[in-house]
Amino acid sequence: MPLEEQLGAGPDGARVRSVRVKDGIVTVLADGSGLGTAERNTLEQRLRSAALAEPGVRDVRVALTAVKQTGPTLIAVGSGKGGVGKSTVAANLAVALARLGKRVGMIDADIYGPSQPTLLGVHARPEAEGKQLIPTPSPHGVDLLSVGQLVSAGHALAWRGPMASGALSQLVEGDWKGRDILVIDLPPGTGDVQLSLVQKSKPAGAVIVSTPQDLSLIDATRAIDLFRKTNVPVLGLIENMAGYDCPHCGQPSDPFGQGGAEAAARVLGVPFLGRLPLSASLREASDAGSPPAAGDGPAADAFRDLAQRILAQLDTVAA
Ligand SMILES: Nc1ncnc2c1ncn2[C@@H]1O[C@H](COP(=O)(O)OP(=O)(O)OP(=O)(O)O)[C@@H](O)[C@H]1O
Repeated sequence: MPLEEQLGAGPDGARVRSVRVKDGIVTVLADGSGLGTAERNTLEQRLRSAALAEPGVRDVRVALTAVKQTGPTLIAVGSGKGGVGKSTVAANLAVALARLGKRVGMIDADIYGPSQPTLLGVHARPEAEGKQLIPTPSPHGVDLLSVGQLVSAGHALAWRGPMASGALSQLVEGDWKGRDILVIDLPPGTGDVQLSLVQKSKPAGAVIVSTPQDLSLIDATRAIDLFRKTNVPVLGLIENMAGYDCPHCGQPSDPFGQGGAEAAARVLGVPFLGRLPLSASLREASDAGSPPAAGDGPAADAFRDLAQRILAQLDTVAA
């Protein structure tokens, strides 16, 4: 296997930008953005050892860029399991980021249940220029490319390996120029599809959505591991469906427990970004294609606060 592919498939693959070999001297250019000095040294040493292990290699030069990639900043939204509200949170965060003045795109890579066309109220198929897809504008200021736009409505996407990867690459490689931020709604879980998508799209950071109960948090831990393995900084954990105010008696209750995600975030060493209550109005508005983040009220405020915290975390990891 050529050295470039070998390093690309290794644990630091997501950071490798180019590999040149000349007269036994290997020059590796890797993305060092978001890493502290110790992490940069470790990355450099790992790349050096991996290249030196190859027969015929006499010397290795590793250059780490700290410069931000040109083009939009990618934020992956993931969850360890399905149904925790990842897509709903991703759609509302994208809208909240747009309201903060960012030019935002949404890549709906959830091949198991692409719901962004519904959540963002986009029903048109994307245009294309040659082979490049043109994102479709939504009424809420967020442009969209979704796997759901590539297949007819209601079709179960039983895609595997290369087919899924091919479709997902098309979304990531769409015409996103001029956008500041792309939110990627990942498929739930931590399998190969998620891994290769993260490696390919190289997000600047990841947000994990979890519900408060233990089982969901165990899965969220796996999602955090996936991002750590691929050198993607975890921007934080959002606890969704946290508490519930009874519409009849007004009493608050916590059907899934309370404070679990915040405690788990502390133990796992990732920022806790905030919690969103279980809310019938949030579900109804989101599912009807009117993300509450686009309106006024407590839900819009909550998503604006989350979006601001995410931007602050992005600044921290990029520093
Ligand atoms: N805070 C909330 N309160 C009430 N309902 C919610 C909340 N968050 C999400 N939901 C609802 O839960 C359902 C599942 O949400 P969503 O599709 O966003 O989950 P998901 O984690 O993306 O699932 P999957 O990845 O399996 O598609 C939706 O009907 C959504 O409206």
